[in-house]
Amino acid sequence: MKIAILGYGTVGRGVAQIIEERVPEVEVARILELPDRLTDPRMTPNYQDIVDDPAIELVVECMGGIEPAHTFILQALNAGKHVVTSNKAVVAAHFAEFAEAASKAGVGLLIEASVGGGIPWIASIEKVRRIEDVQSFSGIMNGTTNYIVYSMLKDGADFAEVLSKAQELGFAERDPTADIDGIDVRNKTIISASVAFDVACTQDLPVSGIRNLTKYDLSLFGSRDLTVKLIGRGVQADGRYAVSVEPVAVSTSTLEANVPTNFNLVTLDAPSIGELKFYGQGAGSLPTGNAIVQDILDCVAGRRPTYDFSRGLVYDPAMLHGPYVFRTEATIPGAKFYEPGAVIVDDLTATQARALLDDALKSDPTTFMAAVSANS
Ligand SMILES: NC(=O)C1=CN([C@@H]2O[C@H](COP(=O)(O)OP(=O)(O)OC[C@H]3O[C@@H](n4cnc5c(N)ncnc54)[C@H](O)[C@@H]3O)[C@@H](O)[C@H]2O)C=CC1
Ligand SMILES: N[C@@H](CC=O)C(=O)O
Repeated sequence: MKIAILGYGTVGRGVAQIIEERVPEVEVARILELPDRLTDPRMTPNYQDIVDDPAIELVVECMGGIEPAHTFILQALNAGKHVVTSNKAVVAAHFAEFAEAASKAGVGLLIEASVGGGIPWIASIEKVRRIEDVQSFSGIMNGTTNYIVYSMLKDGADFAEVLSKAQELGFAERDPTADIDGIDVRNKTIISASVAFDVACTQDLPVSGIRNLTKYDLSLFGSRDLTVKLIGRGVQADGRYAVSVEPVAVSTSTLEANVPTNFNLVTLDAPSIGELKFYGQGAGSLPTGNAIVQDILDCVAGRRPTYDFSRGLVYDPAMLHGPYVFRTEATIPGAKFYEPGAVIVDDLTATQARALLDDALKSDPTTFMAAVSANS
């Protein structure tokens, strides 16, 4: 099969390398790049060279961002080309539109690499869904922030220093605020919930990140045998669902607490299979390239995942609640002493906690907030 790659950055190069070294049945015929980055005879800055070429059956989108990725994906689907993408921002924003276009054109839309890097997470959710509902999912879905927390704990490194290392290693987004403010996990949570629960997941979920995490915060939680991980989660029951993204203080004895470097750990729960955990590299050139090449091979073998978002689950933020710790100089209503400089509120929904954080940030812009895991 002849394919084209849109965007020859960290992920695009990983895809090309794996195909060249290991997958002779696929040929990277064209590569779309910006006009000042044309370094290979297959490269073009003009998308029409790709979308109008009938020999190209599949387009891999790994440029990132919303536009022109959104337009290019739709044009490819409407032209009868399969699309494989790692771009969670565009999938989270336009999933239903892409799924409808793919289904109308009778082509594949494959999004494995958009969540969990190299981990076969989306395919596993789809497999579970053949038999039963997914009741909940949660996990570490961002390699950059996991790498930051891991390095701060292990090497005593500073936040800014490790973030730039994560950028060098190709884990971070072009704009790494998407990683540290939880936007990347938000997009992955929306995609996971859409596939797991068959809903057009709300775009209006509570999202907090680890921008204000300090070594003091880690030592504060460490004194209680807890560590902090950025967690995306979703739950559904009785016709309702809820989703959130936030730092969570988890017991140091959990698997989540011990996930190193850029690795991710995502968990789902379903009635007959129970808890399933998936662990692997959640970011980086070759792990993400691997997930894309797996999607390409599935597509060559005829796999055309279908997505149905018509299930009328009601979004109910009250389904996700628990204790929250705030390290702040601001006054938090209803809070009790937790540790020096930090207070705890016994029961808040994720939405209420995010609203309290917003208020606290007005008087103390350094405020850090974390949910305390029920298993702690
Ligand atoms: N880096 C990683 O570990 C992972 C990245 N992703 C996602 O994959 C996508 C790509 O990520 P990276 O490879 O890290 O980004 P990158 O910034 O390294 O590469 C993007 C490439 O696309 C090119 N590009 C951007 N806009 C273009 C346009 N309009 N026309 C032609 N070329 C254009 C850029 O010049 C660049 O070479 C993003 O959506 C990202 O969120 C997903 C999983 C892991
Ligand atoms: N920036 C992302 C890349 C993969 O999705 C991450 O760090 O996980």
